[in-house]
Amino acid sequence: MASLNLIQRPKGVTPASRNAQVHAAHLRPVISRHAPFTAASWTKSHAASSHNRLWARRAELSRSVQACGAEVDDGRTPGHPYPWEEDYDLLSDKVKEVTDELSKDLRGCNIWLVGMMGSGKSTVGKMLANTLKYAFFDTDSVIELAHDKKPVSQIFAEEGQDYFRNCESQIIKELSPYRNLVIATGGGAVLRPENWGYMHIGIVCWLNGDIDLLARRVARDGIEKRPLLAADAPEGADVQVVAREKLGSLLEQRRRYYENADVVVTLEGYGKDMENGAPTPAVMYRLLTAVNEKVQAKKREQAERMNFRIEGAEQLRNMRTLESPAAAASAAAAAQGEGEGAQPPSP
Ligand SMILES: Nc1ncnc2c1ncn2[C@@H]1O[C@H](COP(=O)(O)OP(=O)(O)OP(=O)(O)O)[C@@H](O)[C@H]1O
Ligand SMILES: O=C(O)C1=C[C@@H](O)[C@@H](O)[C@H](O)C1
Repeated sequence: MASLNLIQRPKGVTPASRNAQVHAAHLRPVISRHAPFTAASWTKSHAASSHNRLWARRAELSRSVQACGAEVDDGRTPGHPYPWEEDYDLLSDKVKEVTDELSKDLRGCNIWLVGMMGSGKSTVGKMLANTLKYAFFDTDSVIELAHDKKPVSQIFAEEGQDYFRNCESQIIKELSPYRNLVIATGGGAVLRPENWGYMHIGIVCWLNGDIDLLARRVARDGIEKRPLLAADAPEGADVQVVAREKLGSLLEQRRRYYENADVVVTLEGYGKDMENGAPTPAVMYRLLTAVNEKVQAKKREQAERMNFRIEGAEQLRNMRTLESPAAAASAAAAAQGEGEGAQPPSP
């Protein structure tokens, strides 16, 4: 598979030869200029949202209830392991905090999102890229753009799965030398070992969701866009049931590959989010935190490696002293003194 020439190459990155089937002429830059979310816009939009107004009203009410000495029900889910996710102001503060720390140490390292269909790689990826001020790529969309916007399902039908996987691998290879990218991969990108070689140059994050949750999401979107789910679906069958079954068997084959990821993020939702999974900002926060932990651990490990003592350093220093011109002169003078009838050293 030849080069897709996705984006303008920086100096030093050599283009591969072209492919007759995938002409560079069909391609165009796909760095996301369209920014549906940024950390700032998200914070602002949510500060003004009815959700936040509701929280402000609740806080006000609970203060007045407390003032009367009554018990307060703050409306939060008991036992929620991430209680701040239910408060958008608090969550956006936490996102900012972790992003500030991570951005200092991430140094442009790429973030690769892997996971099953419907796990939200594209949705979370866009928000993450804007928060980190990274560019966003979705390998499925790049392949579609490379084929005059032909949908993935049509490429599968006309060219076959192998051809699609070759395009996917080519894109992964071509993107890996760049920096400051969030890349949402196709659900099957984990299957090829050579893809891991490129993805592991960056940090690979698995968005790990329950099969029922994924099936609900892809059924809502319609499975016809996803050829591996739509293939051989019995007519009139319940789409969600079909999706659940197929996703289940794909996950069984793929789990061991997804487990190679550097970071695993659960999509589990609590309380009101039980049905749809954790909201996108919450998933992004979980992901930022997990990546930050990884990056900080690496930094500590590197600092420890630098903090070593050379055994015998003292002797090395003495040797250097003896070899210095002054030490050599005084050693020579002493030797000469010895030769001129100096006293023999005491035993
Ligand atoms: N946190 C979320 N809460 C609710 N719905 C979500 C969330 N994240 C994604 N979705 C919805 O789930 C569906 C699948 O999301 P998305 O396309 O981002 O997944 P994907 O992993 O990129 O899938 P694929 O690999 O099939 O392209 C979309 O309809 C999207 O709106
Ligand atoms: O899980 C998969 O194998 C796929 C997922 C989609 O993102 C597309 O890449 C394609 O439909 C194949």
